[in-house]
Order: sequence, then structure tokens, then C-alpha cells
Amino acid sequence: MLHNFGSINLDHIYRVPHLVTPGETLTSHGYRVGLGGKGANQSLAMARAGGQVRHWGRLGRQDAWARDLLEASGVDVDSVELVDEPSGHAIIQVDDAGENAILLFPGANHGFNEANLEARLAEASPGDWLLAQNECIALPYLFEAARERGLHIAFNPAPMTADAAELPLEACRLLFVNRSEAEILTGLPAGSAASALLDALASRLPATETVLTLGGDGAWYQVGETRHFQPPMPVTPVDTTAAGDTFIGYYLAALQDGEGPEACLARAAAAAALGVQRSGAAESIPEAAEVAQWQRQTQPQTPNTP
Ligand SMILES: OC[C@H]1O[C@H](O)[C@H](O)[C@@H]1O
Repeated sequence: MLHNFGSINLDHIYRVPHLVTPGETLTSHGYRVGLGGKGANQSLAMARAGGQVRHWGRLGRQDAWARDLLEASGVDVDSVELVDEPSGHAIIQVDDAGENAILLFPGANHGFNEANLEARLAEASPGDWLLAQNECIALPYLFEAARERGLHIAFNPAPMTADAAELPLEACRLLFVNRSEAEILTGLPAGSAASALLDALASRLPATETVLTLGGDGAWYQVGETRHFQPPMPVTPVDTTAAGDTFIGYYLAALQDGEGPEACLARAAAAAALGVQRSGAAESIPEAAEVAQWQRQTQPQTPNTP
């Protein structure tokens, strides 16, 4: 069982001709509300991939439909608390090129404290995996408590903040970062080569398995001196929202299946490539059978070196 300490958001998604600029008033040409939150998306992706995942989350009582949706997808929601606070939500603009900009209101996601985390931690056994992102609070406490209990920590420092960069990341067994997160963690300038980012990450976190996702430039796995490259899949994105979450959920489910890093990367990349061809966050996450079929149909490009 993997325990995912993660946000649950209601995503308000606006289709726009371009991302709104400061001082501009822009009319959207599409709007809908769906389930989102990096935590919920990652749990849902893991469950759709066939993984065993228990979500630790907090949600406004009036939005129980979001918990029901997670449960219907196979997520264990016994530790999703319905509370008398507003749910977290996100205002998401998606432009005609599939790029997005996201504004978050944390709401109930920021209601965690040491007492309710202790109750959740009591459900975990030594050797279990604990996944976290950076949309909930109390992460320093969680890292310390998880380490003391012998849990394996997987962390996705998204959205990246100065506080997340200061966490004791060496406590992580597995770290998922995208380009901008890696640049902040390493202090390297924007646009740095993948090889430079990987070198700097290895030097800061020599024992941590690190997965660096680069969107259209593929993804890398590394631990110590070992590296594997996953080539990009040639797709035209409609909406990249939750692509990273889909990747992480599928990667962890493959890991839970006993797969090695190359197979985990391949499955995760195929799922994310399918997801970006659909609109929405949770609703864009594909089912395992679709991913398996896509993997069979798709020939990856030739691997190269960073
Ligand atoms: O990663 C995508 C997610 O980021 C924000 O948390 C939104 O809720 C959205 O679902």
C-alpha cells in the first residue's frame, strides 16, 4: 500500500485564446469544474494504473462528490476527511496551445496539523511508501515522522517554493522533479542542459532515486552513476494540466508491480502522453488498458545521451 498525503482541489478550468496578462480582461471560450489537486490526481492515476493507494486528504463537506469519484476509481478514501472548511480550489487557464497557468486557493488542504498527521501515520507500517507533493502543509514534520517510522518517502516538490527547497530531501528515496523544480533545487540557471541538472541533483542527493521530467524532451531516471533516458512520445498536446501527476501515479504503480526504472519510465511516459491529448486534470488520466495499448502501438524515438 502507498499512502498519498495530498491535496484535493476543485478545478475551475477556463479555455482561453492566450494566458491572461497583467491588467488585461479576457473572455474565455470554455468553462467547467472537475476534480483536481496534485495529490488527488496522483492517487487517481495510481489507482487507474492498478496500484494500491490510500489517500490522506481533507475536503469541504459539501464536496463529497470528489471523494466519491476517487473511491469509484479505486482509491482507498478511508483517510479523506470531510471538514467544515472550504475545499481547496484551482483557477486554471488553458490556452489554445495546451499550456496552462494555475492559481491555487489551498482551503482545507492547509488544515493539516501534527495531530491529524499522527492519526494518519498510525495507519502506515514500516516499509510502506509515503508520497507527498507541496500543496499541503506540515511537510517538515511529515518527513521527520515518516523517516522515524521507516517509511519510504516519494516526493514531488510541486508547486515549488523556497520552503520546499529547504526540506531535508535526502530523506527521500524517490524524487520527481520537472525542469523548473530541478533548476530551483540545484540553483542552476533557466534553460540548463539536462546533463547539468542531473549532475547537480546527483551531487546534492547521491542516494536518492531521481526522476527528471522534461515534457517534450523526455524524462530521466538516475541514482548515483546510473542513468536511464525515456524518449519523448510524439503527440500534440491539447491540455498539459496534470501530465506530471499522471506520470507520477503510473510510475509508482509500475514500481509497486516490481518493475525496474526503465519500465516504470516507459509506462509513465505513455500514460502522460495519452493524458495531454485530453482536457482536464483528473478526467484526462487514462485507464491502464488504454496505456498498455498505446505502448504497444507507439514506437519510441532513438535514445540519446544528456
Ligand atoms: O497538477 C495539476 C493540478 O495542479 C493544481 O493542483 C490543480 O488543482 C491541478 O489539478
